[in-house]
Amino acid sequence: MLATPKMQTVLNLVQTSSKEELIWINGYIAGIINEQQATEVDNQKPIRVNNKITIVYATETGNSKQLATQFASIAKKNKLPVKLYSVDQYVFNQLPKENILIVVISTQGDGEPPAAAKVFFNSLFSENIQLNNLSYAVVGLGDSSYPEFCKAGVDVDTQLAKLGANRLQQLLKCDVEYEAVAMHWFHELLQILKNQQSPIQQQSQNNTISITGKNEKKFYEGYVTKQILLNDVGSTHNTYHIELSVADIDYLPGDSIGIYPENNPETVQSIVDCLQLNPNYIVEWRGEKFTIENLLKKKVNIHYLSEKWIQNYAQFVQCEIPLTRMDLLDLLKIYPINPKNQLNEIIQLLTPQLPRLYTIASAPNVHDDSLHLTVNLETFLVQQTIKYGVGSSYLKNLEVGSQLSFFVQKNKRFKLPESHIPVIMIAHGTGIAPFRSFLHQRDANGDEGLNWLFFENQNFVTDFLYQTEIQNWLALGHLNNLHVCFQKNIFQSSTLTEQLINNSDELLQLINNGAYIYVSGEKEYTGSVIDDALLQIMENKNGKEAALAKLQQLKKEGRYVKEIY
Ligand SMILES: Cc1cc2nc3c(=O)[nH]c(=O)nc-3n(C[C@H](O)[C@H](O)[C@H](O)COP(=O)(O)O)c2cc1C
Repeated sequence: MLATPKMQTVLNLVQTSSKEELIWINGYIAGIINEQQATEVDNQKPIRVNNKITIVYATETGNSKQLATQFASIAKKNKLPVKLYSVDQYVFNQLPKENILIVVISTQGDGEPPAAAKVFFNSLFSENIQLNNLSYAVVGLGDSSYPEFCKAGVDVDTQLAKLGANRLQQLLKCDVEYEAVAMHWFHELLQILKNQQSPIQQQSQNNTISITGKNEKKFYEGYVTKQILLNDVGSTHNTYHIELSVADIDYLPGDSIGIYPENNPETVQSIVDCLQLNPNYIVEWRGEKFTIENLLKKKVNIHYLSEKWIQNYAQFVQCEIPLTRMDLLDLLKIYPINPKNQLNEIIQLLTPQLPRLYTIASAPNVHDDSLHLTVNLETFLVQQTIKYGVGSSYLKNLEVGSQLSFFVQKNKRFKLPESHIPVIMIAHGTGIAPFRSFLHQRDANGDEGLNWLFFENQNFVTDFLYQTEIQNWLALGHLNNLHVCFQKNIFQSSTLTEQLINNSDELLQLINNGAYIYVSGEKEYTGSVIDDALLQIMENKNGKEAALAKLQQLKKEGRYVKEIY
C-alpha cells in the first residue's frame, strides 16, 4: 500500500499527464510488476479485527453516504464486523461503548455540519463523556474553494481526541475529487487495524492529511454574448437566459459552473466613504496587498455576514450587537469603527468571497463554444429594504461583451443514463436548466429513451421558461410527455406532487422499466415533497415498506438523483 504522500504524487502525475503519457506509464509499471512477480511469493494475509467497526456518516447531498457505504462494503468483504449509520439514526449514548468509530462528514454553509448532524454535534460538544475506550478515524468531505475547508470534519476529529478517544488514523480532508484518496486512506486504516498498530496520536505530530485539488480547478474566460429575460411582462420573477462564448470548454449535461461574483461597486464605494478612505488606499489581507476598493469588490464577502462574525466585530467596536446577520455597510453605519486604529483588525476579520454555482443549461454536443445559464435574480426584503443576491445580481448586471471567469463543477451523480433508458425530469423554476441541457443532448445524439418532463413555476402566461423549445420538442415527439403546473394560474392550479400522483400508473411502469428520475429546483418545492409523492405512487401497488425499500434502492443505484438548492 502506498503512503499518502506517495499516493498524492501518483495522483498529481496522473492528473497532469496526457493520454499517451498515461499509456506509457501504465506499460512501464506493468513491466516492472511482471518482472517482480516471477520471484515473489504472495504474502497478503486476510485482515482480522475482532472489535466491531461503527461507521457514521453525515451528508447533505449524498457524497459522504456513498463513501461511507463503500467503506462498509469493503469492510464486509474483508469479513470485518461493521455497522453503518446515518448520523441522525445513531444513538449518541452508544458512543462510550463503541470500540472503533469511523466518521465520514461533509461541511456545509459557512463551515457548518450537515443539518442531520445537529443533534450529534450538540451532544458531542456539550456532554461530559469519557471516550478512553474508543479508537476512531475521521474523513471530512469539502471543497477547498470554501474558506472553512472541511471544518465539520476538523471539529469532530478534534473533539473526539479531547474526549479521550484514540485517533487511529490522521484526519483526511478531502476536496472535490476525493474517491481515490479516500479509498487509499481507508485501505491504510484497514492495515492499521490488521496490524493492531498503536494509535498514531503519540507518533505523529501532524494529525491531518489535507488533499486539496485547488490546482486542478481550471478557470475559463467567457464573454457574455446574450442576455434574455425569460419572464413576460407582469411576472414577479426576473429569470435570465445568459449565453457565454468560451473556447474548448469541457463539461457534460448536469455539470455546473462556479463563479466568484464581484460586489456591487456602489456598495463598495459607500463602504470606502464610511471608512473615510481613498479607494486606492493600500491594505494587506491574507498576505497580499490590495487597494481597499479592489479588496472589497473582488476578494471578500461583505453581505449577510454570519452571527459569529458580527459578534467578533462587536468585540472590536465594544458594542452590544443583537444576534443577527447583517451587511458590512449597515454594520459600519450603525456601529461605526474608528478607522485610525480599528481598520486593520476589521480588514483581517473579512472572509473570502464564496463561489456561486449555476447549473449549465446548454449541451456540449449542440452548443459548441456557447455556454448557457438560467439565472433568477434573487430578491429579498430585509427590514423594508429590497436586497438582491450577490451572484445573481452580478451576472444580471454583466453587459454583452463583458468577461466572466469561471470553473466547471462536475456533478458525477446527475448524469444522463444510456441512450435507451427512459428519464423522468422534475423541475421547479430555474431547476429547468439541467433538463434543457439533457433534452438538447439527447435530441442531438438521437437517443431513443423516453423523456418525461414535469415543470412547475409561478404563472403560465409569464413564467413558462423555454416554452417554445419545450413545446417544439413535444410536437416533434422528442419529449414524450409534458406536465406543467403553475401556482398562480387562475383557471387550473396544481402542484408537482399532484401532477406526479395523477400519472402514477405510467410513472410506475417507467420506473419498473428502468427509468432514471431527476429532480432539480428549490428545496421548498422539490425536497421531501417529491420523495413523498414517489413513495405514494409506489405504495399504492406494493405497500409502504416495499415502497420505502424501492426508493432507497433507486437512490443507491443512482436512479433517483436531486440537485436541490
Ligand atoms: C451550500 C454549500 C456550502 C458548502 N460549504 C462548504 C464549506 O464551508 N467548507 C467546505 O469545505 N465545503 C463546503 N461545501 C462543499 C461540500 O462539503 C462538498 O460538496 C461535499 O462533497 C458534500 O458532501 P455531502 O454530499 O456528503 O454533503 C459546501 C457545499 C455546498 C453545496
